[in-house]
Amino acid sequence: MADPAARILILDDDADVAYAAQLLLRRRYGAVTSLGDPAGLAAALAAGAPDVVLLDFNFAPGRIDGAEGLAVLDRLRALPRPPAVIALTAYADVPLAVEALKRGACDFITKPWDNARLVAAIESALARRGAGASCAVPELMGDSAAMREVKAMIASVAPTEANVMILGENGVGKELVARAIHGASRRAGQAFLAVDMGALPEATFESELFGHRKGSFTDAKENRAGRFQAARGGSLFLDEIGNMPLAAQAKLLNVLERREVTPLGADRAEPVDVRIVSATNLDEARLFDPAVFRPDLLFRLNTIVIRVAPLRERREDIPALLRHYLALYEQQYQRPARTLSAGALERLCAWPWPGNVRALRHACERAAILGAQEQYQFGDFGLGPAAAAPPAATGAPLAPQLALGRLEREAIAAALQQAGGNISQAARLLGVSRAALYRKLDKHGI
Ligand SMILES: Nc1ncnc2c1ncn2[C@@H]1O[C@H](COP(=O)(O)OP(=O)(O)OP(=O)(O)O)[C@@H](O)[C@H]1O
Repeated sequence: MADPAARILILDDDADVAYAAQLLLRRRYGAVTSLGDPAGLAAALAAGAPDVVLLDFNFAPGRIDGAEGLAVLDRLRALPRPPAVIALTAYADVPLAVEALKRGACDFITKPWDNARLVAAIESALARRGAGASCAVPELMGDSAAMREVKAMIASVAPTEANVMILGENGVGKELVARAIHGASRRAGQAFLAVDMGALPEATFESELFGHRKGSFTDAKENRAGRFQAARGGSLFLDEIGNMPLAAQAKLLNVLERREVTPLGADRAEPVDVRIVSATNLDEARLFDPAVFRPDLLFRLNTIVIRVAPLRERREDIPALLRHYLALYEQQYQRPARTLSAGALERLCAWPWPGNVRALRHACERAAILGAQEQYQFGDFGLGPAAAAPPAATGAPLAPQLALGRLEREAIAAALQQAGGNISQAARLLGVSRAALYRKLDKHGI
């Protein structure tokens, strides 16, 4: 799905590769630039921070160790607002892809790539970035009884190999919990790979997860590793698991039961060595409905269940989260440090936060940029109008842009309701990407 606001940077010394990627991506994204040599990186970054970088790992002739690309990755990760990095590697370089994932790359693509797969990887990276998820391990904040319990569970389950299922509404911090489990586990030095199960096309599900051999289907021009191979030794985070079609659930179950994967077209299975952490925003009544989710797969995945409470049920966490994210964005946008007025703090603590911590984070970003007084006021957070009664209720005619805005908000609310709160599914119903939907949720304060 096109995203005219997205900025993509391709860093590859092979001019043909860079040209092919540009041709493909220019139609979809606002700014697509390429660089043939990391020497030009500082100037490219100064011209505009990219959202996603497609990064090759070897530049100087004859180099195959990937050290140049890893150094660029470290530089990008150290930026105040690091881009999502997708590693471009050759098939034989799976160990390099794994190293890149360990160091904070979001995903990897093997060259020559499949166009749909490349676009899907960029979409997923943009969505995660739009959602405020980071590839670095961020701190899980909150000292409420509910969060203390979550942290205690993380501490006790992390060192085990038990599969963990994390339940909670959108934006409560499920991915953060998954990363914290990985970070406190024996696998911490290995890759953490997040896969949006709701966004995997059914037709390529097996190839994406389990890999394929050259020639196993028409488009299989090269051998390719799947996510299970790339996360070997580390953790695989299966996000939006409640959104998987039943047929895909059966395939996943088979792998988890046998603890081995067979790439498409391969004659031998490979052992699976990954810790599975999964997450869903489905409520438990739906999750336990066999028409939605296979009970035998659920049983495999939910050895341990961690429930992350919505923010409105742990309001004690709100002041610390506000302080944290306001300070973060003041620094990022070089805005003066300000405190919250007592009235603003009170209203923000009483706010229902339907989008949970993600919405709070976005509201803080907006306030840090737009707040013009010595203290932050409630209005700086952009929450009021979205919650007000629809203007049409007054009977007054609407300005066209307001009417359009209201229609958009209503369409989004209806799609979310139809999708049971599932962002990927709602995005599909609306015909927009997850990244675009996240921006619209933010815009409307949903
Ligand atoms: N306890 C927390 N402390 C600090 N930041 C948090 C916390 N919980 C969530 N966040 C922030 O809120 C945003 C959303 O978090 P995350 O992606 O982990 O939520 P999620 O439950 O996985 O969302 P979704 O269901 O939509 O995928 C991220 O920017 C994350 O850093």
